[in-house]
Amino acid sequence: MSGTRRSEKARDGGRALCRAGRVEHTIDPVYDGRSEVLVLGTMPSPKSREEGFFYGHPQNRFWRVLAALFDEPVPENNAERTDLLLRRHIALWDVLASCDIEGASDASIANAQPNDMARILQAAPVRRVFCTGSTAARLYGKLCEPATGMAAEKLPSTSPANAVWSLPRLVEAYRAVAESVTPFRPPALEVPEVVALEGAIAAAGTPLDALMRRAGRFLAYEARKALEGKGGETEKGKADGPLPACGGGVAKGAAGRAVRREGPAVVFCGNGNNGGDGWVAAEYLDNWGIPVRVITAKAPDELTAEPARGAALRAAAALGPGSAVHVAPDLAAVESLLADAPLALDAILGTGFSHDTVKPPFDSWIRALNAARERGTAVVAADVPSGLSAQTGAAAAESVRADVTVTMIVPKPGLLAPAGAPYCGRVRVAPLAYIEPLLG
Ligand SMILES: NC(=O)C1=CN([C@@H]2O[C@H](COP(=O)(O)OP(=O)(O)OC[C@H]3O[C@@H](n4cnc5c(N)ncnc54)[C@H](O)[C@@H]3O)[C@@H](O)[C@H]2O)[C@@H](O)CC1
Ligand SMILES: [K+]
Repeated sequence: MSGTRRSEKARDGGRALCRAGRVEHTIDPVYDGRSEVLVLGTMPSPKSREEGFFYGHPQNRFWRVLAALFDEPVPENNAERTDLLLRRHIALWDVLASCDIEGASDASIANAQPNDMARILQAAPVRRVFCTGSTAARLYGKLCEPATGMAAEKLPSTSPANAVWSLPRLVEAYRAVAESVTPFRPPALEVPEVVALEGAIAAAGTPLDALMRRAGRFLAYEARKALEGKGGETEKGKADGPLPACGGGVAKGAAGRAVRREGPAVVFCGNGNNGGDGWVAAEYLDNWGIPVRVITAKAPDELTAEPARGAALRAAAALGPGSAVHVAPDLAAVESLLADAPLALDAILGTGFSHDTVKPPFDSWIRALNAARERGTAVVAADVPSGLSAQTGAAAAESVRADVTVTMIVPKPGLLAPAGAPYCGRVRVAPLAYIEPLLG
């Protein structure tokens, strides 16, 4: 019995493997007119067929590898996986249309019929073809290459059965995929254009609450990097997963400054949807083993902005015993929470900030946050540092000074303006949705 078959049996908890049966490929390929590489597996495993999508086994590392390659959080559902592929100009399919196979055992494949690659190659400017494992490469060479005239490059399998390949090694091996696609550089858009774009994204199938979930997850992802002292570089070989809670000691923070590592992270949430990003980020950080203290002016059930209210209610219910929510704390309490914080998230005000002064209590929160940063707390801002006009870059008297600004979907002009840029630190655009087809 092959290693693949043994491990499949182990994953199935010792249940007997099904006998070889005819399997038809039923999952549509992912591609469009911007796809520049084609990545091919052999045939979806029983788990993938059950999930209705490629690499559906939770232990398969394909999605973790892809996310690490592009330095972004791991997608959590099939819509996000499709979105990642299209955003990154990657087409995904399998070599076979049908075959006889036992379970997920490549070694048992017989009577293989190939998929018609012309379907993708005639529609997309594919430059390179990659196969995710030796069986796919062998079958592609035999059954597809004569028709396509394109040789495929063999990549190691991301299957858990291929345990000899660690995640960092897999990421390095797959780097050729990332290097073969043209990065999309989103244009800076005016704030009203961003609002219109969010509407277009919703109309294209990603509702605002799903978009906020992605925004908060990306914010947490960059915040965790800042905590780990990786803020200034592209993360290699790192995938989402629990981290130990903040321990003692000192590390380099996002701006290369010394950051104290003891104490929970503090997440400041305003009353609008920028605050919603903060609530989602708090939930993710807590889930990843980083305890948080959420500071909010209003309890979740007092919020009225949607989807922020739903996000806050969900996050407050999900936080573990190591984390806590502080509703309308006085300034002394805010300062005390910040005293030992290695990390603070600014989700007070975003594109909805209006007027040129920040109203209480947010003005005093911003003063406390900036003072903490001077003492070594790494500050990560959601969308735009609070107090800064995302549109013009004009800064209110109380404006957050961030080490990293995670701006959602596209850059906004205020972050790039000479007046605004010094407040932002490193700007990371969170590519929350596939927007190329939506831009005029
Ligand atoms: N609409 C969506 O689904 C998404 C929105 N996103 C986030 O939502 C943000 C925009 O949300 P909103 O339009 O709700 O606006 P904000 O949350 O940026 O600001 C509105 C809130 O700030 C208060 N406010 C405005 N001016 C103030 C001032 N001068 N002093 C004190 N408080 C003031 C308002 O009373 C309101 O509570 C973006 O910046 C982004 O972070 C992202 O999650 C992506 C998805
Ligand atoms: K903010």
